[in-house]
Amino acid sequence: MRYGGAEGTLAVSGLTMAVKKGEFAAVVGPSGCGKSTLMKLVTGLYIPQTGTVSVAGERVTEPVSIVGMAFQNPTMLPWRTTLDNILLPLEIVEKHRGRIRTHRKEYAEKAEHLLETVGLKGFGSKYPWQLSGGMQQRASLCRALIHEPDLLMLDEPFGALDAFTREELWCVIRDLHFSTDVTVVLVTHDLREAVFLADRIFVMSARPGKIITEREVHFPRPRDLEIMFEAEFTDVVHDLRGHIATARAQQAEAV
Ligand SMILES: Nc1ncnc2c1ncn2[C@@H]1O[C@H](COP(=O)(O)OP(=O)(O)OP(=O)(O)O)[C@@H](O)[C@H]1O
Repeated sequence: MRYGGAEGTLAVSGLTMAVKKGEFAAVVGPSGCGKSTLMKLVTGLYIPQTGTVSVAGERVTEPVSIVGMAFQNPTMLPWRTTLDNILLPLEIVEKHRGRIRTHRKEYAEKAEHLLETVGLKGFGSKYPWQLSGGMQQRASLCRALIHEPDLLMLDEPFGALDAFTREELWCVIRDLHFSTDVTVVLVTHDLREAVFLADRIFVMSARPGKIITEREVHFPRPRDLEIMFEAEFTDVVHDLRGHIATARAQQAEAV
């Protein structure tokens, strides 16, 4: 995938990866290696000049509607209540667009239920600016899930949060994944986050990004935060850190 025409930035090249249905995958790599580009390719926001992307067995040629997305910046619309922000994708995704007008109450109940799941019961009537950053991020997870996506794409959704809130949200997303059969792809800079949450971790090279290592994480589920203090956990984190350090060093040599 190259941005800006033939002379533009080659963001990812030779990138091959496969995520199984229901799996929790994490993608880690040096800064600027093309992680967000990968997310945009999977969701059909960009179509690669060469190569193919498939989601649920279908080649991606346009934005994919069975995907829910959450980013580092929750970007809630300030003039809509939290509940109305969560319902927003339903007004856009064609499958729901017709129904939302006639069945708004039903969808609002679903949104309220999701808010309860992420610990925001009763906050639907608040405006985004009345919520803390962590609360907004929880609400944005609800927005990503309201249309019951088969695939949830998370691009550093916890990056801007303090350590405690981040760990709380790891548990929220762990439970959401455990209680549904949603497939998750998480891009993160945080190796502990990747190892705590994922079944499979992909390490990307420096730009142009490709997968240099793929590692399965076999810790039993449900995982408790305490697992992060175990030697085996630290070993996996160290191993990943080594791969990323090598990728960064190669990048520095290439400059
Ligand atoms: N819309 C765009 N137009 C031109 N270049 C872009 C565009 N989006 C990304 N790039 C370039 O593509 C490369 C990969 O960017 P991308 O955002 O995918 O990396 P990343 O791994 O997500 O970065 P970070 O770790 O800093 O979040 C970078 O060099 C970036 O400048």
